[in-house]
Amino acid sequence: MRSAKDFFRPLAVGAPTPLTQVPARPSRVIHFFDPSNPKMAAKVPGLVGTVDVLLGNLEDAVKADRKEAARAGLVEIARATDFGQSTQLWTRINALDSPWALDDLTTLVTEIGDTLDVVMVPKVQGAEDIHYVDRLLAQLEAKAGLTRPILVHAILETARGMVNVEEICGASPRMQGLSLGPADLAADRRMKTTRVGGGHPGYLVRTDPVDGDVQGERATAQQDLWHYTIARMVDACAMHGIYPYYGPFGDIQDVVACEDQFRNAFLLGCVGTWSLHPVQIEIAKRVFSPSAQDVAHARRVVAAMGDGTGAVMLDGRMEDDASLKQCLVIVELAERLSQTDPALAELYAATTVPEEG
Ligand SMILES: CC(=O)SCCNC(=O)CCNC(=O)[C@H](O)C(C)(C)COP(=O)(O)OP(=O)(O)OC[C@H]1O[C@@H](n2cnc3c(N)ncnc32)[C@H](O)[C@@H]1OP(=O)(O)O
Ligand SMILES: CC(=O)C(=O)O
Ligand SMILES: [Mg+2]
Repeated sequence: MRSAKDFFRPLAVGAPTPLTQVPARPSRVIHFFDPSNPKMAAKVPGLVGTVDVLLGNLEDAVKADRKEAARAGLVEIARATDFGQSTQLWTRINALDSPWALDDLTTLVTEIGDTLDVVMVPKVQGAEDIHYVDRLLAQLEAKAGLTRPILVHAILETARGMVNVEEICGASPRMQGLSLGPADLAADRRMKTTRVGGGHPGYLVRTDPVDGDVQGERATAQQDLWHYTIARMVDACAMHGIYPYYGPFGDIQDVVACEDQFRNAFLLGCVGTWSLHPVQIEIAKRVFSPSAQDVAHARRVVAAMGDGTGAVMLDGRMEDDASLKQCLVIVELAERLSQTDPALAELYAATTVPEEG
């Protein structure tokens, strides 16, 4: 572990100074595309401004014989595209033990490092993986003459990564956030599922038998396979001042269950999720933006709480310092999203609390 005094020093001579706070830029939807797929690549310019993050994926879902093409395609797209103010460019590099990760980082940072906001690192096992990427990025940033540091996002998709989640979050000032990697995590944990994210009908609880009749009608309710993992991720991220994300939902056709999973994650504290297909973009943006009703309520509580201390009654409910803090989370998120999303700005403006008197 680095000493507290050294933590925010660059790890290479000439590298930019690390940030002391992760920028709170909207990232409700991280839209994945394969830069080696001409059809998807052609859609990138049209997606700018409609998603918070465009992510050029180089890892899983890109065929082994297309890895170099994907990397080169991303360089080309980054150079040719104006991402504007409201869309960031991220990448997911190949795993650190793969034959491609070193060239991914070297090429991307030196060729398009000034355009790249965040590097997503898959299959992170512990702080040692982040330390490796941290130092290498610093060396490459210095070589490329970059003036702002590239941030790092880890995917939690191994049991060891989960166990080490707190130290991963705190391993570097570059750490921007974590995403759940339910597919690889399920495999690594030897879970008996065959899906990319989402629930499972077999994972349920059943009401007790009535009068001991175990064969009788008994209601069941499907449970969330990912509750523990996401809650743990959220706590680790909050503790270290970085951002948690849901991750992929692989059943593209099941937009209803997709929305449910996204909403659970939003309510538990996640700031965003991935979209794998254009149909998931609108779902993610809607779910990870607070509703106009919640914003209106939060603003009423803020107004009613005056200096923020004490207790008041509002619509039959007690509000105090702690509920005020929750409301401030909603109000601040609404204000931040309004800065880059004109439709939301208009929606939330209509909920402004009129001044008393
Ligand atoms: C577990 C993990 O690691 S998850 C992360 C890795 N996986 C990914 O990144 C997957 C990304 N998504 C995809 O590869 C694709 O969306 C697939 C394979 C799931 C489905 O692709 P298709 O069968 O082509 O879907 P579909 O026919 O509905 O596509 C409709 C159009 O949207 C395009 N499209 C599909 N996905 C995307 C995307 N992510 N970005 C941009 N355009 C897309 C298609 O090219 C197609 O274009 P066209 O109308 O010009 O023909
Ligand atoms: C997100 C990812 O990579 C996984 O679920 O395995
Ligand atoms: Mg994976």
